[in-house]
Amino acid sequence: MADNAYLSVKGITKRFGGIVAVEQVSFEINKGEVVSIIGPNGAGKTTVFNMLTGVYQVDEGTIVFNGEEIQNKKPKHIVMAGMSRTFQNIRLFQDMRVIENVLIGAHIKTSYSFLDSTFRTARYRKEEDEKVLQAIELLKSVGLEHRKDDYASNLPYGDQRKLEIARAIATGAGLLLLDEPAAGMNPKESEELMLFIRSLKQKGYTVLLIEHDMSVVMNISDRIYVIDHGKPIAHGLPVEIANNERVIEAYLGGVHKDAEDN
Ligand SMILES: Nc1ncnc2c1ncn2[C@@H]1O[C@H](COP(=O)(O)OP(=O)(O)OP(=O)(O)O)[C@@H](O)[C@H]1O
Repeated sequence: MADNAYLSVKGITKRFGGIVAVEQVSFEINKGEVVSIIGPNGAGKTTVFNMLTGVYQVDEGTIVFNGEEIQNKKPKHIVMAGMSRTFQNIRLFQDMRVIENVLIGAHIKTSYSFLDSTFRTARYRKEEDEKVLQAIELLKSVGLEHRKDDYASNLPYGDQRKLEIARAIATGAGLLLLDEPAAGMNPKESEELMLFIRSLKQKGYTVLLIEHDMSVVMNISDRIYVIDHGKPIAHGLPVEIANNERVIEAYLGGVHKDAEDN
């Protein structure tokens, strides 16, 4: 693939003591693509996300995002560079209002100073007013404007996932990393989520997805990377991955083992 990929990951490796959680994983994403990373439980998917977002240091390898090497940079630096994420277990501020959750994402990029905010200067008030208007627009685009003053905890599960994505978008990110967004969703919510991710792509966002729900993965991914026991085992179009023997074996192997364990 082209050298000018939006995100280019080469040979990243992460060890935890004796465990090699991720070993020599490489992948690329072009602007506007929806790319998925799949693999059985414990394959190393979340560890890859944690390395991309600066939560974990990489032991080996490079991560180039938008032309900049970002491996081992601080999470805030990476968000400012345009990459933002959601979490496997929803991490909203549950006792804050919907709009406040979005504003938290937006506040990573403020140009006013500490003194501006302390004395609530005109500059501070202008920027805050603009952020509120942008947050309302964003909530409108994800279909949550009517719930902007509700507490996050009162939203149905699927809407909480959307709110998490809205908060990620509010940071100004162009690349959204979604960690199991369909987890815990009913079929109707998963269907809505697929439409929503497609709409993000249409708006020009690039999406990297970790997901166990294969109908979601197969329906919305442009390309799929598969890892197993921390190592890359396959890469291709959804139809190629669905028919790849190594992939089927990796998943069925897990099922057989689970069956034996029970
Ligand atoms: N902080 C950590 N300390 C020690 N081991 C870890 C840590 N984080 C992950 N691991 C180990 O690394 C391996 C990969 O875990 P990871 O959570 O990345 O897998 P995953 O593919 O995201 O799994 P799942 O689909 O179940 O969420 C596992 O063996 C896990 O126990």
